[in-house]
Amino acid sequence: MKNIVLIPGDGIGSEITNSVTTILEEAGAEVNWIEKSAGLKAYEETGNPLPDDTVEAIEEHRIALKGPLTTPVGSGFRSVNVALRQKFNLYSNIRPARTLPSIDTPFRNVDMVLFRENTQGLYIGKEKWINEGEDKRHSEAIAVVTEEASKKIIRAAFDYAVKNERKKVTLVHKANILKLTTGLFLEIGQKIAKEYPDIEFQDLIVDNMAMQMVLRPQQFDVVVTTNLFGDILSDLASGLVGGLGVTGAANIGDDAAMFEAVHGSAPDIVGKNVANPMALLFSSLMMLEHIDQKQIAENIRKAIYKTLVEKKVYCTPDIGGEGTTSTFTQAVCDNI
Ligand SMILES: NC(=O)C1=CN([C@@H]2O[C@H](COP(=O)(O)OP(=O)(O)OC[C@H]3O[C@@H](n4cnc5c(N)ncnc54)[C@H](O)[C@@H]3O)[C@@H](O)[C@H]2O)C=CC1
Ligand SMILES: O=C(O)CCC(=O)C(=O)O
Ligand SMILES: [Mg+2]
Repeated sequence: MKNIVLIPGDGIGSEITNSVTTILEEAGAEVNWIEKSAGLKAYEETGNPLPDDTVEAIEEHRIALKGPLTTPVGSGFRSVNVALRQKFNLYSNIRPARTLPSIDTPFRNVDMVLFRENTQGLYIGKEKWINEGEDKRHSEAIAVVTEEASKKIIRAAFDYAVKNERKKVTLVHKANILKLTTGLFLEIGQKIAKEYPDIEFQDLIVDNMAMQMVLRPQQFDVVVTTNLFGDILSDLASGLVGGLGVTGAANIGDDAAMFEAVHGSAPDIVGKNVANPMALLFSSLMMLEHIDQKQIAENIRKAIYKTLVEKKVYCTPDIGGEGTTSTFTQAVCDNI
């Protein structure tokens, strides 16, 4: 049995984590859940959005499966997602987007894996007021890019490409404008690419990348980019293959890992039994692969694909079904 810290999280979090733990149990996954709290609900209950015993549990067990955590817009506490990624130096946020059977989208044969630098960039939210006077307010934000963190994520992307027989790595930047920060990221990418002569290397400026992704997404294989660009492009990539209800993700560091979906707490659909658990389920399959329970992951993947064939009956409305979170969960269990 592998101990895994389970953080159900906010919004649709408990609905989708219940679904995922039910399916993993049905499939015979050898996991022992250690449930902990974090996010808005934890803040409302304890005054702390990241309680000490949650951090201690991850420190001890090193692997977590996490539902989405709400971060208030504007004032309020800072993102617990970002805090956890930084705290455990989970520098690779790996977000695959693959065309799925039976899900109708304008795009076929999409199969890209986006590597998002997960600890730096503009995303760290380092902001300050320069002037707070009425009608004169002036705020500034700092983007951090270091050689060390850039090397780690770019190498992770190339190593993944080699290990998974991928052919190309595309590095996305804005080095024409942000010459020092994303310029450094690009320069390191160009250097590291020379160590991998069998992998084709390409760099693209982020605005062009966004356009290319909706024009011809099939051209992308492995993609590596800085934190904020990766955040935006991974939602875009999800949209190409059926939406946020179907894309999983892994946050991986050298000695800890946290698995979550690309999506957030989906406040517009909470409590309606229509949240699609497939995204977190795919994240949990990445987790099972990470802890060497590959056969169980494969069995669940086959059961998901089988369920998708009867999508209309069993799946949730976001992908064109007339089912619910519960009917999907039951159908996947029946198909295992
Ligand atoms: N890793 C995390 O924990 C993340 C947390 N967030 C947080 O989530 C909160 C809400 O953010 P939003 O911008 O509304 O993004 P969101 O990802 O929660 O929702 C965007 C849209 O996608 C739909 N959607 C998302 N997941 C779905 C699912 N599993 N099944 C069906 N439909 C789904 C929602 O109903 C909504 O219409 C914010 O506080 C944000 O900070 C956002 C993204 C990631
Ligand atoms: O931390 C948050 O609330 C947002 C996170 C997010 O959008 C993401 O990880 O993709
Ligand atoms: Mg995001």
